[in-house]
Amino acid sequence: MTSLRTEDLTKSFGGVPAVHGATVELRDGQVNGLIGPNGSGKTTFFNLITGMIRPDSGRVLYRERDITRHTPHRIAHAGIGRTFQLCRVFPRLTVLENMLVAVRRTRLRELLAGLHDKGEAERARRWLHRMGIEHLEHAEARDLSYGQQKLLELAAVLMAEPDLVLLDEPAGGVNPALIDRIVTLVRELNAEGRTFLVVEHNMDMVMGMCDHVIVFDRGAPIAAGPPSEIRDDPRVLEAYLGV
Ligand SMILES: Nc1ncnc2c1ncn2[C@@H]1O[C@H](COP(=O)(O)OP(=O)(O)OP(=O)(O)O)[C@@H](O)[C@H]1O
Repeated sequence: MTSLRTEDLTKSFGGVPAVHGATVELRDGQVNGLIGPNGSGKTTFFNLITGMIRPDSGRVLYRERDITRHTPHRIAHAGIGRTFQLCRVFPRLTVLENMLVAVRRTRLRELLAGLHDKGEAERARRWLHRMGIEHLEHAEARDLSYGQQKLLELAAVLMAEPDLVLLDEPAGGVNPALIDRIVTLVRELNAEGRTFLVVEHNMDMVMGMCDHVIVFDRGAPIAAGPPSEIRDDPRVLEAYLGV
């Protein structure tokens, strides 16, 4: 079954196309990589899928349902979660508070009054445990290392139990040991049934982790296939090297 399909998606900024006629299909249950040179439209593509910006034309279908122009909240509710290139956590909230705010079932005032739902807190602790940061639950997010903040951001996204998870440069600014942990987590979460779309510049990570790789150049896919094919595709070398 198809998880996500974009049809002829297009978005320009000031007349300059960032995403241009992008038709992409993600199959359910795969780890998909999205690679391409700087400025090729990967983050814009994420923003279009998650409703953070609206396309000029084209459609986004999730599980065969048209979600084009839905609000980010509605799209998250439909089962699509995402992390950001520059990790987004609430710096002055604790790790556990970040997790509880993420589900939006806990209103901020109740949270700060310590009235949060015990069941949700237990679920949050289980995710923190899987990320290996459960010992930090009372620390303020700003006191975590950047890599730990990225794990917290991913854990917070998982609180909403998304079926499709978009990761924007999960390895950026993260040390090699933590990259290995993120790869292992993605593979485990995928084995449990979640589909991934991962924008990443670390080619070893992409080629080792993904089942399917999509290559963007100038706002649209120019190649797609298993890592072994993409690695040797002359169009990909050309896009990166500009030869
Ligand atoms: N809000 C915006 N306003 C104007 N131009 C934008 C905006 N967002 C993106 N762009 C432009 O759109 C193009 C695609 O940018 P985008 O960030 O999507 O690429 P990317 O592939 O994610 O790049 P990188 O790998 O460097 O993160 C770039 O030329 C960029 O300058």
